[in-house]
Amino acid sequence: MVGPHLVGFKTVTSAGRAVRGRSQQERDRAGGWGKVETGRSQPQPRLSPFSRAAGWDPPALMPPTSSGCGPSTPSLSLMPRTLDGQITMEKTPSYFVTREAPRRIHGMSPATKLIVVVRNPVTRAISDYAQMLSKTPGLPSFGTLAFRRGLGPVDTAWSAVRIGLYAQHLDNWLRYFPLSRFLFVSGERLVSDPAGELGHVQDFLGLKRVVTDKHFYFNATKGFPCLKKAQGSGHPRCLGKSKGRPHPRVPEAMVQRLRAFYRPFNRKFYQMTGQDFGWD
Ligand SMILES: Nc1ncnc2c1ncn2[C@@H]1O[C@H](COP(=O)(O)OS(=O)(=O)O)[C@@H](OP(=O)(O)O)[C@H]1O
Repeated sequence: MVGPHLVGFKTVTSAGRAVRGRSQQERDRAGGWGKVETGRSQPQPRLSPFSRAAGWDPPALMPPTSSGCGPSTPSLSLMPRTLDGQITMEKTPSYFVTREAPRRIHGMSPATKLIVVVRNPVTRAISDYAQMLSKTPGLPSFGTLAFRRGLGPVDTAWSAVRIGLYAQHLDNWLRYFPLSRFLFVSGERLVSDPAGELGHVQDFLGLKRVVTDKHFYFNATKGFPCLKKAQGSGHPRCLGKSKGRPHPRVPEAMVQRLRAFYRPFNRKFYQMTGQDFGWD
């Protein structure tokens, strides 16, 4: 394994977790990852016996100081212990869009591997709004938040819109990490072909391909792939209720305007990553 740590991000779908062993040498042999999804994230990598996920919130890796600014380097001492040959992953979606995150994670370990799960930014924004609505019923309509002055310009200050400007966020990361440190996972293919996408993840991490098609089945009730056997229980397991919930209806004209708005940013992102995600 070339790199010791891995940070993953969410549908952006998110951003990630690092690795801690007992010594620097031990840490360097391990791998860590986090997820930059501008959306939200999946637990499948835990299927692999070679990976472990730590369970903490972003402030644990990059705690704020009393002045409101975090330390210049996130603390590896906050990472869980990792056995020789294991990977510990960190997943904090917001790291992908946090200006300070690339410099600070690079300061912690320049060998960190980064996994970014991305989905169509229009769907992502609606998904984000669905999540907000579930926490704050009575929120203004999607259109009121996404566009200024009625149906005026797209409001890039709204987080659900801003997060989908993947090219801009990636630009910030590429100042610290080369493209080879990133794996971009298609959020759409994660649903249509989870084993295929997980194959890329395992290869990227230098892991044996132990997670395959035979680990998944399509759950018609949920409308998504689920695990045939969850780790530890041996029973089938789908992601929780907050993953894959129905989206509010957004008028087609608004969807089209958002699609047009994101098109140049998406194209730039395809160019930067060398991957066409097929959103346009
Ligand atoms: N297998 C499976 N089951 C359920 N959901 C799945 C699955 N694979 C991907 N997805 C998509 O993941 C979306 C939620 O992920 P998030 O980005 O919110 O995850 S995280 O909270 O950032 O970790 C969620 O978005 P919504 O559909 O908008 O809820 C799903 O479309």
